[in-house]
Amino acid sequence: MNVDQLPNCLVLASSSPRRRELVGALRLPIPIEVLATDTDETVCPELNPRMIVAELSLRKAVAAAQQLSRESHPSHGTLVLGGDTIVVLDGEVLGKPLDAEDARQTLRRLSGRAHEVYSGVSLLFVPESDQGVQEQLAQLATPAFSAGDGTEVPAGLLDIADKSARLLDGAAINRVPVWGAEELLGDIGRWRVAAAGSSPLAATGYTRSEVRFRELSEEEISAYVATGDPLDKAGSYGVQGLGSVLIEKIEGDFYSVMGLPLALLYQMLLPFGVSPLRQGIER
Ligand SMILES: Cc1cn([C@H]2C[C@H](O)[C@@H](COP(=O)(O)OP(=O)(O)OP(=O)(O)O)O2)c(=O)[nH]c1=O
Repeated sequence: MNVDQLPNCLVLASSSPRRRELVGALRLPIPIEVLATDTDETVCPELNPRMIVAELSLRKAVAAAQQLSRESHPSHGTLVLGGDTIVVLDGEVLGKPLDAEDARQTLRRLSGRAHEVYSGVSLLFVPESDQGVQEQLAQLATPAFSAGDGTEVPAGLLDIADKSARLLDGAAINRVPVWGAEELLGDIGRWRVAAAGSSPLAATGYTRSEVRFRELSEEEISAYVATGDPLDKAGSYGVQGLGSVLIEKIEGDFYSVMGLPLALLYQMLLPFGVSPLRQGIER
């Protein structure tokens, strides 16, 4: 895919200090700014975990892109990044704990078992001359993803899922940016890119990891919750720092569990012309 314009800046649409730290670790050749939005994180209960994190990461990025343009921030030529992380146990989505007792209960459930962590990531490009991009962003449906467990969904069915994600008449569908085929990166994750003309407008993807906890004692659970560490984290623990002592094994991307799938993000940045492994950016 050709890139007509290259981003001058990356705006991280997140209040998470972990995401700020992780995106900084990539040492991108463009400056990073942070813009947290107050995005509604309620989702339709029928959504599966991969669609939840795709939807919420895209929602956060779209909200930040819209806020930038409302505030007449010099947003043009900006790449906006959104992320979302959930923990899933026996098919149940475990978000952040409500309070210390909720965190203790969650940790008791995670003790001695494996659970899944899904992290979604979305990128949006706001070019120099807006050219209806805000309107296109508002119409961007969350792309569908196949399961990633060997039961692949044929590409045609993904298209139908994309289109049925929003109720539009035929004419409107033609103006909506269309998501391309799934890019499959094995355990790194999978993602799709939507184009506006010849340039990429958006990319959304997710990574699934598996984390196994060792058996935790009641005393350890209480002491860990008393540190306050679990209270702002999905699944009531942080894989980084003190939380590492709870964990027996991780299969997948450590950074994805921490909140941002860096190996996937690296691949998703390339179509936008941004690479931390190249000197500068190609202009
Ligand atoms: C499982 C796990 C989650 N987390 C964190 C990552 C996320 O910050 C948080 C999940 O909540 P999110 O809703 O993904 O993110 P957030 O509310 O912290 O930030 P924002 O929406 O503004 O981007 O849990 C860890 O830090 N370590 C872990 O091991």
